[in-house]
Amino acid sequence: MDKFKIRGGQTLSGTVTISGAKNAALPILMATVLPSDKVTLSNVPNLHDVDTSLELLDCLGVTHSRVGETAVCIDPTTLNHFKAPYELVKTMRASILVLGPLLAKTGKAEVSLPGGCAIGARPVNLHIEGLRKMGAHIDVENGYIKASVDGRLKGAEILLDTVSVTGTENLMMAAVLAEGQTVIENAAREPEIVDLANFLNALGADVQGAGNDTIYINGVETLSGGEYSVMPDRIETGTFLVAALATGSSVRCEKTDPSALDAVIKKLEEAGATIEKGDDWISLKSPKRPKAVNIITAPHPGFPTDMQAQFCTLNTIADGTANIRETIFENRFMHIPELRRMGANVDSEGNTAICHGIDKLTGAEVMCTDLRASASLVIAGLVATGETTVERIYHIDRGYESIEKKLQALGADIVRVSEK
Ligand SMILES: CC(=O)N[C@H]1[C@@H](OP(=O)(O)OP(=O)(O)OC[C@H]2O[C@@H](n3ccc(=O)[nH]c3=O)[C@H](O)[C@@H]2O)O[C@H](CO)[C@@H](O)[C@@H]1O
Ligand SMILES: C=C(OP(=O)(O)O)C(=O)O
Repeated sequence: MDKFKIRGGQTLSGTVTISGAKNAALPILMATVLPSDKVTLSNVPNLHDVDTSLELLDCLGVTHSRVGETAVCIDPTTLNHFKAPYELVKTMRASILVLGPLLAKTGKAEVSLPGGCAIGARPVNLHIEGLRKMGAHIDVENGYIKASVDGRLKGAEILLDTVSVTGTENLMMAAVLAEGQTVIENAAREPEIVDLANFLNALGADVQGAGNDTIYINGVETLSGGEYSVMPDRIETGTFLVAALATGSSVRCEKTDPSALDAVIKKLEEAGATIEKGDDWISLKSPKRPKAVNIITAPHPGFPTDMQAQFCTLNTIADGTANIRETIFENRFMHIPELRRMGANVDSEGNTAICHGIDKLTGAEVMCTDLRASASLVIAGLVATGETTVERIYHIDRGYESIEKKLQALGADIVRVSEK
């Protein structure tokens, strides 16, 4: 298992190029099941979750070839299987995103139930209920969601009880090939949903209103092939900006989209950062010491839960005391016990953490439990005195492309140690 060794205390400087967004690339990859011809995707991040998605498509008979560093050409014309096995789904929850497209395209899908994960139970009842409203017969047996439909799925009015990102995406993908109009109310409004809608529309789908809480999808009979470039990763961008602020540095992120980061930028400014931005870049200059900031996570356009752990680390070394309230997932404070091992003064009860800023964290051996907890521990290692070893970094490889190389280029002292 690989680990990172970080010698903290370096300031960062320079420019980092942001990769394509994991949370846009994964649904878009699953959506490539839908068209009747080849699709070429560019700005696809080099991530373990992307490899898993391509492996899953392979299992379904959907072949691909890599084109250069970041593009992939996918051929769905050879689709001949309909089962997403447990072995793949257990390593990547987003595999559930194949359910809607596969059912819409072939009339049949068997997808392993993803089960819970470190950050919460994460049920998929809304995905199943929505597909049932569209005429799917669904049984959950032997750990699998077994879905079928006679003929085509039928357009339906679906009101989601809870705002769900992958729930909205799954239903949107199923609806593009359904008969008639589907209306998804209380839809998630994340930028990645807009990116998926733009991709589907580029292939000839008719999706209107993505980015608002009601999405209208007028079903079409077939989708064509095409080309599409995945949006930049707003969470990777935010993570580098927090790393810069926590280490008292100045950093510029390029090939990104600041307009997807309003809530995060607001909190960075509240913490004392000076932000400048253009269409596809954003830069941050640090104050002498950041101020601790209160955070309440919420669905977009609120503050993203995927940035909560990184701000928690920032607060541990900031001036003052601040509260963090996690409202999306019931168990997303797994980084806190690890941060405490580095000297952080954080109390937590239920979904609230109270961070009392201290002058310095101290290096320690810490362990990753999930993707964004891992990012928060890497940031903690960068600001701590002495050496920090971050173990189980396979979590971070799911969602950050070459994070250690990007940090090294900014001047961080971080190395990957590979152990068998
Ligand atoms: C691949 C991907 O895009 N992952 C993102 C996606 O996860 P994901 O789509 O899994 O998260 P959801 O938006 O679905 O979850 C939001 C809340 O709804 C609940 N819920 C969800 C579905 C359902 O059928 N029933 C139900 O109760 C969940 O348990 C959670 O409490 O959005 C999350 C919230 O922004 C992000 O943290 C993840 O990075
Ligand atoms: C929770 C996340 O991802 P996933 O939904 O793929 O587990 C994340 O990106 O922070």
